[in-house]
Amino acid sequence: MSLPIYLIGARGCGKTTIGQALSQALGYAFRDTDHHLQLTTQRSVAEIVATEGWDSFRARESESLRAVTAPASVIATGGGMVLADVNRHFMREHGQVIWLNAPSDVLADRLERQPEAAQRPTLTGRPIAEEMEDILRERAQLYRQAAHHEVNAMQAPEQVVEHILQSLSLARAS
Ligand SMILES: Nc1ncnc2c1ncn2[C@@H]1O[C@H](COP(=O)(O)OP(=O)(O)O)[C@@H](O)[C@H]1O
Ligand SMILES: O=C(O)C1=C[C@@H](OP(=O)(O)O)[C@@H](O)[C@H](O)C1
Ligand SMILES: [Mg+2]
Repeated sequence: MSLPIYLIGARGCGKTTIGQALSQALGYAFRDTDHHLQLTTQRSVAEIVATEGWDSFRARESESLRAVTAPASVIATGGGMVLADVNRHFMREHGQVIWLNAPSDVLADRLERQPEAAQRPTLTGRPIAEEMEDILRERAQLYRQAAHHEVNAMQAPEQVVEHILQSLSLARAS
């Protein structure tokens, strides 16, 4: 059985973009926990957060993680999926977890170019460069704990995919 592959990391690291390319390279299904949430609620992340608050969004995204988990799938998670211990344990137990890591200035630069406000309401109320610095400081340890493999997300998408494939085959061989 081919275990699911979970992509984790902060906003803008490329989980959704790389996840689609990786799923094609492997012939796996592609799932995204935020897309699943959007489809099942018919609301954007920003709408859910505005009407129900972040705690409710976090509960919904945990459900979404369980709902999309299936063999032979690449699963792009939301950047905050690792905040809950149960989600970190769930991903590690059910599949291979890849952390797409990039420094906060690279992430902020990508998010400034392509903000996608409906997908990414502010987390701290601070300007984006400061927000990403704060978020990485707070979460880096959680991404590290959850991940089986860390991949440099600053490279071009094709190279990121290639490095994920390499880490996975190394993992299989060992
Ligand atoms: N490796 C990369 N190099 C350059 N730009 C990237 C890369 N990965 C993603 N991006 C861009 O960064 C933005 C956020 O990507 P996305 O896949 O939505 O990230 P995430 O799902 O992790 O928040 C998009 O505009 C995307 O085109
Ligand atoms: O970092 C976060 O807490 C979040 C990241 C977003 O997903 P992406 O990482 O795909 O942007 C989305 O789940 C939500 O806005 C919360
Ligand atoms: Mg995404």
